[in-house]
Amino acid sequence: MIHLPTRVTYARQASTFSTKSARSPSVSTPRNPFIRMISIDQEVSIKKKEKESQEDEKSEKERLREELEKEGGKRQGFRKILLYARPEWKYLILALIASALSGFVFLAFSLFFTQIIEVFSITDTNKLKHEGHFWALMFVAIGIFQGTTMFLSIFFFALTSERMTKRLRSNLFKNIMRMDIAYFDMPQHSSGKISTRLATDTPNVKTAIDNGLGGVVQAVVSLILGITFSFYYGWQMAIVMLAIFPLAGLGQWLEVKYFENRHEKDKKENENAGHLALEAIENIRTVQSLTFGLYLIENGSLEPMNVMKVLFAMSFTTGSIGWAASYFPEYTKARLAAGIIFKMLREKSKIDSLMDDGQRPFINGTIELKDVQFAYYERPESIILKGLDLTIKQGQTLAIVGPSGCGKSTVISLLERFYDPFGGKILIDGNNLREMNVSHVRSQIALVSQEPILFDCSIKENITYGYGPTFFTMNQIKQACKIANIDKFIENNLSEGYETRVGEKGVQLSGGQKQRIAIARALIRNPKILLLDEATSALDAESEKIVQEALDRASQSRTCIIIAHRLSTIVNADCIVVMKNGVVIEQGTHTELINKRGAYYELTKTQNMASH
Ligand SMILES: Nc1ncnc2c1ncn2[C@@H]1O[C@H](COP(=O)(O)OP(=O)(O)OP(=O)(O)O)[C@@H](O)[C@H]1O
Repeated sequence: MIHLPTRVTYARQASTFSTKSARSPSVSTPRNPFIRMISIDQEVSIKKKEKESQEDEKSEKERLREELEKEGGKRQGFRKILLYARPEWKYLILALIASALSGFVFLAFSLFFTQIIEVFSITDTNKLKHEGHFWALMFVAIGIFQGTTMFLSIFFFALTSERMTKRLRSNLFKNIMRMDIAYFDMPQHSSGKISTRLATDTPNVKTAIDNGLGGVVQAVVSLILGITFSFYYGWQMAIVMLAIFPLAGLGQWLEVKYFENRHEKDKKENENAGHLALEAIENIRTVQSLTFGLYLIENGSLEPMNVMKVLFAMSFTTGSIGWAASYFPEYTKARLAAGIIFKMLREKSKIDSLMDDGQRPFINGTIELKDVQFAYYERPESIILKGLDLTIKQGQTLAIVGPSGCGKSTVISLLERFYDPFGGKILIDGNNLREMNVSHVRSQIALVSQEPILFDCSIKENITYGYGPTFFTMNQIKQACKIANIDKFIENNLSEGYETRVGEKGVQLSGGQKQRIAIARALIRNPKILLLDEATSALDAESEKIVQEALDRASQSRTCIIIAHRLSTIVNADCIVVMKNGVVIEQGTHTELINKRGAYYELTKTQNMASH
């Protein structure tokens, strides 16, 4: 039996991201006149698997199509992907050369095969032996040649595509990291979707320039050589073989349909008859070519050996088209994935924390909001802040209260510059926040929110997060923990002290402990402005008391904005602001507002604390 190892065989073994649609080589049914190497049962199961993988591929393409539309991108062509792979061109060229060289193998194989047949007609035993050895060695040589070219082509394609994927993934990640929060509010940029972009879609792009492309180059070279060779040795037969080439395609299509519609039960009964009929259609090209070849030999137009040469050359070289075809479904996916990813790479952040632009004045901490109007990009019709005016003097504590959904946390988001208002302005020490350097402002503001975000690393690393392990001294870390009321717990209860890992999202700590570590993280930065958004509302009464003490200490000597539902925690604030429907409806100290008998007084009544 003759089985010429194919590109797909090697590629399957070498590639981690192998193409699902590629014909499985070990069980492939080569379209050549010699053999059917597998049983009908195997064939049925292959067809089923192929169908399943085609369906997977279809739904994957549908997903990519939908997401491309949502992202507002256009599918990208081969040229664009190639241009992106410019730094890898030298490897790509080497890969293409190796693939083109491997395209010579099919023609050489068919030639050697004809020669072997000729050798068997030699009657002189010594000559037969000598020639036989020679051609056997030639087969070894062709095997070595094919192995080498295949290895080089797969190696360089892997190098090209993996390097490009790495670059693409890292550039995409960097760009995503620069984006403003509004970008992440969009449903197409949810964390799940972004993970898919990074994990699945970047490798999808590389399929345009990976080993599958080598298969196409190999097939094209092989086909050109086969056709040229065939026309040279027997143009009449070459024309006939090319003309009936579509019949082979028809045979394959019929075969797929036949197996698709067959039921398990009647499979065995029909096996032989159906199989025979399909074989006849499939091999009709060979049957007809041979008939025509005989006719050409009979009328003296062609030597018998030339008939064989053309027959084998055309059979082997045209067979490579099937293997190359598996590239195209992958290429379609690559174009769609590149459309999404290139669009995401072009996206510019409206508020870029990595930009060097903007003023960097010394910040004292006086904050003014003047007629601030704001709506979230995802819900432009619902205006959250409708001309908000607020003033907080340097070092003062301001508390914001009001019904749920009135826009309290939105004020904090605007101060952090997660979003920009569409009307009015925010001033820090008289400087417009929009004109200031984003990272400079953020370095002077610390936020402690209801659900502290801790990372799966040590307590020390969580506290110094973003600054590197040596930026703060151990004394500074301990001091921050002392103010945050967590130093004793760390030193007395944890055997590894500040090096203790906190687990994913800090699961190994209680809510109050996590919150106090978050406070220590905020304090070590010595911010001029401290924002507390419901920092104690998730805690039980005992923890709340401890955390509240920590927060009271933390808010000293800096501007502090507190959002709290439990009004007992803000009675000592320098100023209390009551918000409703996006505007300030009342403001003053606790005593002033109680005496006013207005909205604040009503709120305190509901919490049984009007007498404070
Ligand atoms: N990212 C967002 N995209 C769209 N709408 C949002 C977004 N965040 C908040 N909102 C909406 O904006 C309004 C104000 O939200 P905000 O969180 O500022 O209210 P809040 O006063 O802090 O409420 P609570 O006291 O319940 O925390 C709400 O109606 C909310 O649904």
